Amino acid sequence: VSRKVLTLVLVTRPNQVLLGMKKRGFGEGWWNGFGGKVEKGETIIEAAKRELQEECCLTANTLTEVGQLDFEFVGDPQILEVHLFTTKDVSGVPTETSEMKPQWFDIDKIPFHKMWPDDKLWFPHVLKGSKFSAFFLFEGHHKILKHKIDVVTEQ
Ligand SMILES: CN1CCN(c2cc(NC3CC3)nc(N)n2)CC1
Repeated sequence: VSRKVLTLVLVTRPNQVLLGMKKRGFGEGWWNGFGGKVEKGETIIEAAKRELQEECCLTANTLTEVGQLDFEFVGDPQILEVHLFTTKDVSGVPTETSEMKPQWFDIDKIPFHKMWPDDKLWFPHVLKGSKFSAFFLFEGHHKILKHKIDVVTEQ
């Protein structure tokens, strides 16, 4: 069983969160935060900042690690280890790229029906400012067979 380390950044402003419509690749056609792979020689934080810049042209001036999401897929030995960050402190204007089309969403209008199925399970913890670690066992890309969310500290 191997692990692939990935990043996911949620940019927030009062009562809203910035999501991107993934235009190609893994998760294409769904809204998500911004992120990607951690390259050799970069830290997870550096990778998160780089991906935010590459995917929507925003510079994160600070990032807060709020959780870790581990994903296992039936029949696949590779676990996705997603490090989740939030930031309220960015520079620049969200801009569409080849990867993502960014859009602000009101917190009470997050399009969960067009997001990865796990998001509706852990998003509330992010919005409450909790820190958590979560595990999801997927069958394909739509069915969650099992999941566990441990809240680490109530911030
Ligand atoms: C670079 N990435 C890829 C993985 N990713 C995921 C994954 C995910 N569920 C997993 C079943 C796939 N759910 C969200 N919201 N994001 C973050 C960005």
